[in-house]
Amino acid sequence: MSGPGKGQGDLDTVELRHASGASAQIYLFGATLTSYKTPDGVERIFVSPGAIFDGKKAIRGGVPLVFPQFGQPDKAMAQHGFARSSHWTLASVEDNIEGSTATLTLVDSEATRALWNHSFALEFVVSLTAASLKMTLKVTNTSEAPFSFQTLLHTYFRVSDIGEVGVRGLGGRTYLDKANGGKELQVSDVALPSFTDRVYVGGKDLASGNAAKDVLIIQKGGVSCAICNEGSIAGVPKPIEIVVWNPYEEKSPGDLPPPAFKEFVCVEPGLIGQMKDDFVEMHELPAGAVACISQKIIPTS
Ligand SMILES: O=P(O)(O)OC[C@H]1O[C@@H](O)[C@H](O)[C@@H](O)[C@@H]1O
Repeated sequence: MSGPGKGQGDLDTVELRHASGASAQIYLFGATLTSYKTPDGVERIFVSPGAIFDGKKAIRGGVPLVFPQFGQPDKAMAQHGFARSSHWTLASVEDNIEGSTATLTLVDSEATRALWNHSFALEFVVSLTAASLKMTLKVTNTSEAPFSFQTLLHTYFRVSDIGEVGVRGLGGRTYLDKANGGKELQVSDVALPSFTDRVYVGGKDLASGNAAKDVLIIQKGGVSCAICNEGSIAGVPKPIEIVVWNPYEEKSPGDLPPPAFKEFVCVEPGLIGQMKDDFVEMHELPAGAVACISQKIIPTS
């Protein structure tokens, strides 16, 4: 049976346990999903051995939720915003024949308004079945005026060796290369032989015209996982951005001691914004409207 639990640092979690043997764990701190095991018991998500579970610092690994900014366009706010380091509420957890589902929520508070002066309601829904795990983050603008925002699911996929990983499905898409600066066109699979930090642009206004949203992770020559990504704003499907990141040793942060970087690749779907020449114009969410991003993980081997 699924239900509340306790994780490292005595932090509250919700544990999803499906009849098939599949399981997942989500910390209420940051609504960070830290484990997804398929029925064969194989862990599909990476958490750093140096991750800090103090309820203050965002957990290094799992699926941190990026909101309301990606990176740090607003220097007064923490990188990737405050959702990943806020204490969320467990709204519901249920098991039924199809799957097990947990819903976590976060609304604005004095603390969030001091950083970002808007009213919002976030809902993070995780659904586990025998064959897949789906995460959906809904952002509702509960204020009376529109706001600009960015959001991503910063998923750390566990892999056996980053040097042998390929990401397929991004061919033909333009990317902003944060590691080297500049704009490039992806010609085939993404290989990650060194520090990689790329934002694959979702809009069709750039060179590629390709806004495909599904990608595959390739390991040892075969597909190990299919990832379906979707995004919408006010009910209208949007081309989503996909960030591909691995810091290697040179950019590994303190809570990711080398050689742990070898064991993951981040594939992060999000609504980052529309590209206007060389800068990003954030999406706007009208008052009362809802934006959604989702990622469905379907391990295949
Ligand atoms: O160290 P953080 O704040 O978790 O960020 C990790 C990485 O997150 C990625 O999404 C960014 O593209 C990188 O630039 C960043 O380094």
